[in-house]
Amino acid sequence: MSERPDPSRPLKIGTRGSALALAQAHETRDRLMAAHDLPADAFEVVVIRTTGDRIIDRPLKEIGGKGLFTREIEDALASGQIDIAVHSMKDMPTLQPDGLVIDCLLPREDVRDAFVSPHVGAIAELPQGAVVGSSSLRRRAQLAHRRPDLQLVEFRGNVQTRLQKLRDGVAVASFLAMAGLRRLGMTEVARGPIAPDDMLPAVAQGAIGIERRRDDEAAAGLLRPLHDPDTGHRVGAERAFLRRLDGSCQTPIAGLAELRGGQLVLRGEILLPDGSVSIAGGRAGPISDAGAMGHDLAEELLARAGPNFLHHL
Ligand SMILES: NCc1[nH]cc(CCC(=O)O)c1CC(=O)O
Repeated sequence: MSERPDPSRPLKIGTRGSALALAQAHETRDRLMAAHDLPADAFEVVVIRTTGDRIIDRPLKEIGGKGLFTREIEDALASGQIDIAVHSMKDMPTLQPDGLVIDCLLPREDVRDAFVSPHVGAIAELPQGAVVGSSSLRRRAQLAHRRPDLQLVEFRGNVQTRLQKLRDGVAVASFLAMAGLRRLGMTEVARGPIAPDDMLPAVAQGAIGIERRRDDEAAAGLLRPLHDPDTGHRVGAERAFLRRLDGSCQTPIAGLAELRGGQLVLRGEILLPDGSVSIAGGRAGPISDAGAMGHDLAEELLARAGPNFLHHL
């Protein structure tokens, strides 16, 4: 039993309303209950609708702007409507607004993308010219780079919507994060995970971060036992890489850090949206250099890319 901000009212956990977001909020609540021996009614899950949830008929890159799935949640946190916010770190801008911090990362799920198709077993088996659905600029660029013959179509919506589109024949295959499928208990819809060598995941894919007000010491104390340092170092390196590239969900950037024998091994990739160019590289070093490694790798890729490349981003 502990240092709850105000034991007379439930701690408010802010989240988006999608099935995946709710699963992540409930996982966070369950971990808080276990870590502090608190009952379920010590917490209240508060659903917040974001711009990204409201606009479902347009490609994300057309709506533009950063934090499409997070801004309204951060506003609610800053104003005290909620006490903590649970996020997919993949969707988070690399810098938080003044007064907010994310210093609690849950143990990371599977980082890989999943190949999803009712008819075809893997990317290599897609017939010449096949239609593939994805709204992720990164996945589209990576696929086009590897298979310029494929036809890419926009594919927005939740998992159920996407699966229905596949059944309707709108496309023969699509991609989803393994992490999301695992958290939803839906891994059976995947033909299998794609090795990061074949499709480097998005920065912070599979990681859940919990945001709080910087000056809220009670929330900090509650969250401290939930933080997974290994995930923190890995996501720290990846987000430093992304920050230097000033990327967001809308630019084709991939990055993955792994721990191997106590070393941090970081890989990164930037692409042109049409997949015509991919520039990839890596760094290895001590965990304490996580941020510098991300920044340096970004510098290297930017230098190799040259100014023309960047004008496409
Ligand atoms: N951009 C939406 C989004 N944000 C996080 C996940 C999956 C879960 C994760 O990566 O933690 C997804 C869906 C997907 O890419 O399939």
